[in-house]
Amino acid sequence: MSILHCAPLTEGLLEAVLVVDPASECIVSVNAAAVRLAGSQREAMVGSRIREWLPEPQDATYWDEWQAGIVQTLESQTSLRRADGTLLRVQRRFSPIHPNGGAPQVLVAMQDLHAAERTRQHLETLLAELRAALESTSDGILVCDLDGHIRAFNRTFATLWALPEALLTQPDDAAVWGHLAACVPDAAGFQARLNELQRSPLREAHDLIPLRNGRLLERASRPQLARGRPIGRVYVFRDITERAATEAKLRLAAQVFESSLDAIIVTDAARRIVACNPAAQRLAGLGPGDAQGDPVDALLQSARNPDWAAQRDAALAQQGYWESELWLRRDSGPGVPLWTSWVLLRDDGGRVLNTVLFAKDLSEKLEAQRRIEQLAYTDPLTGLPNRLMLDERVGHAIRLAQRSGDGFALLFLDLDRFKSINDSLGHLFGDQVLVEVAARLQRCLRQTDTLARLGGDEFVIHLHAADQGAAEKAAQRMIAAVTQPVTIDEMQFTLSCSIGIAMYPQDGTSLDALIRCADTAMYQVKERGKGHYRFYQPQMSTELLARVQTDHALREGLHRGEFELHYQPRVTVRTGQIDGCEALIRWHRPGTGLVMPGAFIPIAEETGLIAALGAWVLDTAVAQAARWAAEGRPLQVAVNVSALQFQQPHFVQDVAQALQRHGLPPRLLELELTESILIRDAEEALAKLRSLAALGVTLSLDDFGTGFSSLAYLKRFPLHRLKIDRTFIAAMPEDEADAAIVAAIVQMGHALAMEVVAEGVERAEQLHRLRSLGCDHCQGFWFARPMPAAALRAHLDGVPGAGTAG
Ligand SMILES: Nc1nc2c(ncn2[C@@H]2O[C@@H]3COP(=O)(O)O[C@H]4[C@@H](O)[C@H](n5cnc6c(=O)[nH]c(N)nc65)O[C@@H]4COP(=O)(O)O[C@H]3[C@H]2O)c(=O)[nH]1
Repeated sequence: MSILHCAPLTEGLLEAVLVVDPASECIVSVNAAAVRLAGSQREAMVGSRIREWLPEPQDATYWDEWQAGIVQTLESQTSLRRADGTLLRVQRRFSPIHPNGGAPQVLVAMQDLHAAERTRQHLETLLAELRAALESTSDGILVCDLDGHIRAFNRTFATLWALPEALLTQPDDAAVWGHLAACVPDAAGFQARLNELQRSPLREAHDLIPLRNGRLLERASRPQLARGRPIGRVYVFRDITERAATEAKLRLAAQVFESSLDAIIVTDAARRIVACNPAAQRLAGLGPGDAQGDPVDALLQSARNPDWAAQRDAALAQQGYWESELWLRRDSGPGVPLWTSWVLLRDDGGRVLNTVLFAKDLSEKLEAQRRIEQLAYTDPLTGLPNRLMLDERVGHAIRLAQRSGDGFALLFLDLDRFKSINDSLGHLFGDQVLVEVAARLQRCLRQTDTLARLGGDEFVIHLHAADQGAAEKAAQRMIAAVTQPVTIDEMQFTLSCSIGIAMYPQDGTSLDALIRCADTAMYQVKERGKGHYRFYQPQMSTELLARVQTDHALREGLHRGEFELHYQPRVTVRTGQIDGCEALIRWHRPGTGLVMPGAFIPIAEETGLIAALGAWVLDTAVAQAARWAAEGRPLQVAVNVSALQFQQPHFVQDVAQALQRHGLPPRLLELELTESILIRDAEEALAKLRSLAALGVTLSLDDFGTGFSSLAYLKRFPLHRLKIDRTFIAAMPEDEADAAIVAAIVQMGHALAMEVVAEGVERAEQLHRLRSLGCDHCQGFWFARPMPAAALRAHLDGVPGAGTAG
């Protein structure tokens, strides 16, 4: 083949090709690739010596040895000297060719080693970069081929799945897959899912894989494509344990925010509202997004602490937290009391992002507290302060007084005869009376004073900064107010009250001491006729103490049977015969001896014990009268009935039952009543007296002449006897005036068809005069002193010496 024939063949080759005449060592032809490789011109190359282009010794040696006929072919690396003089590393191959019939020639083929090297290096770099990228990602990556054989995985994958070290160095697909399956609680499900993905090479999938160690992995799985065709699958694993927890927390926080019963308001750093939860919207009467951007402080206020916003800001800046009671403003009404907690939120750099306000509606709590306090501090009937509140107010007054040196007054007020109102008209009526009295007393006082009800009909009044003069005036005002006629349930009546006054600090420096003193003074008023006031005087206490002790001993005595009845005979003036007797109570008080009724009946009346004591007297006297009657010595027994006893609703019944119990004919019982019984609530008294008279009991009016002695009621009531008080008899017959009164009483009694009894007859002259005045019966020491039942029996039987008892 000639050179001309050869050239078209080599021209299209990508490889650089030269043809050299070995004899001349000149280039006979070059292809375009060779011209490009040498950076020369075809003309410059053809005809030039090959040694100029391939200057290395091994090339020179080849040509030398060719001449010597030693070598034919050579392939190795060498340098090509390019036209610009630079050397280029090439892979060069010498091969002899034999053109048709001509001398042999040498075909020199060259490949640019530099370009190949560059490509290789480029690929290596690319691979290294890919590896670095693979390793630097925080995701775990696993690459598999379509059959599931593992092609590659990165270190993060190994870490996420805690692959044993051995599996990192010794590839073992089965062991890796086995390890992965062992890491999940549902190995079968895990494997099934992998198989499913493998069957669908183009499918993309996302899964969450919980691991046995508690971590949660997210798996993204994508097909690996080459020229648009799937060649495998890439699995990307990401540990989302923390993110899932954070998301769960955020979801929870959002739920809490939405459903919290407490109002939550989020503000920006400048305290402008960013978000309000539904509870906050309800509380503030806002629609969703209504107050967005408004300053949160405009919604709130505090009457007690106008600096609250500044204090909050200071506390938030220092501690990040602040709590206080505030009021939510309302367009109308008083607003809503709130308990607010504020929290400051900062970013990682410490910059303030938000504040969060948590607010609890305190309305119900405050209302409940107010009601509890009200219940604890007030008397439920009258709404007045009770003892507890009085304690606080007076305690406060004492503390003030200690500083200022001022005094004040404490008054103890007790309604007179309230117990009988309660007993006779019932508690409901009594309650109405107390409410009315409380209102009247309150009107007598200033705002700074305290009127408290201690219970029952006892009121205590603290008169703020009052001296004796002011206390006296207040007491007078209150007595005047209480004694105004009262109308309740269409019933009109009058009340009175007794007031004791104690002054701070002279009478006491504590509430207890002051109450004790005022109470003592009040008792003194009661003793001396009621309806008045009195200042405490130190000696009062001993008297009161004695009274309190007596009251206690009386109650004990009644239980222990320390009482006895003595009987004083009553004589018919005309015949001189004993026709009856009066039962008079005696008390054998341990350590004291025999106590006369004058020393304890008033106390028993004051304390109400008289009702029980009177019941005992009635029963004992009826029993005694029944015994005498049974013994064939019938003798009428007169029993003193006190007002309170008479007012007992069941009094008539008690009398009837006593008669029945002991089988005493009613005519042998006489009840001695006092005028006060008849005056008070005359209508009811009349009804009771009629019932008693209907029983057949004798009714007499005791101590006649000392009270009202009104003809009007004498006429109305079914009384059988009048007992002239012994004070009229005492001065007879010398005092003509008393004698005239006695004469008038006798005549009046007879005119009203009543018998008249004279009490306290001590002398024969008195008896004579009474006889001449026509008095029916007499009673007194002249005949006999009161004596025990047995002594009276002996006296009746004419035993000498009988009838001298006390
Ligand atoms: N100076 C003088 N006194 C005479 C004479 N004759 C009788 N007395 C006393 O006069 C009192 C008569 O009883 P009273 O007027 O009902 O006055 C009674 C009565 O109001 C009350 N009392 C006595 N026992 C009872 C009782 O069981 N129930 C009630 N509610 N009161 C009673 O105590 C008052 C005093 O009773 P006593 O001390 O027993 O005093 C008795 C009697 O001892 C006399 O000639 N001269």
